[in-house]
Amino acid sequence: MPTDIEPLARHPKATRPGEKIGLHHSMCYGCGDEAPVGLRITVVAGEGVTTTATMKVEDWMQGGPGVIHGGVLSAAFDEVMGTTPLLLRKPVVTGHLAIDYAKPIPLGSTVHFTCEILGGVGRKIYTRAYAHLGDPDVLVAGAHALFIEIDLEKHFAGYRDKAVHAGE
Ligand SMILES: CCCCCCCC(=O)SCCNC(=O)CCNC(=O)[C@H](O)C(C)(C)COP(=O)(O)OP(=O)(O)OC[C@H]1O[C@@H](n2cnc3c(N)ncnc32)[C@H](O)[C@@H]1OP(=O)(O)O
Repeated sequence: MPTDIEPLARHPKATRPGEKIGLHHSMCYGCGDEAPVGLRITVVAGEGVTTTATMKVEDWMQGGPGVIHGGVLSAAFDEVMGTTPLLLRKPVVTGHLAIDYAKPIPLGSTVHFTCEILGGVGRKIYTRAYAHLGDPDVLVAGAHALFIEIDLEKHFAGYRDKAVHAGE
């Protein structure tokens, strides 16, 4: 992370603390409520530029016997951290994502995520997140990620004809 990052302020019209931040879109693998397969994560705005989220670890998320697959956990962090810049009213995509896996996460557990925006430079937004299973003093994983602000229309312009819609 560069040393010259600036603090980033919550947008005055951002989702208020305690309220759910809206879906990226209904068929999103991370948050979509109509996606045939997905994490269905709901991210809740916190104070300042922070968020929280929870995810129940379902049987289909299994990697090693009895525990979550590392890629599923990575996707969950990506979703939570990628939603948090919406508090700035900035659409972003992931540029870089790094996960520290501290403890196995059993099937059936509920993962609690907390995320904060550390700051930014230009279009770059740096975030950090942690995960625990109910005791905030016992972390099971952590993550850092860099998100890049995009122009939504331009970024997805060449792909919209491939988009999958609910009911197809
Ligand atoms: C709202 C959408 C839903 C969000 C869902 C949850 C998040 C996701 O999973 S998004 C999906 C995964 N991510 C992607 O598909 C992104 C694919 N990558 C891209 O499209 C492009 O590389 C993109 C847009 C990130 C950057 O490209 P571009 O707009 O040309 O900008 P570019 O000039 O290369 O980079 C901007 C800055 O970021 C830096 N940067 C870009 N990638 C990285 C990286 N991996 N590591 C470090 N720095 C990086 C560049 O060095 C540059 O820095 P500076 O301004 O200091 O020169």
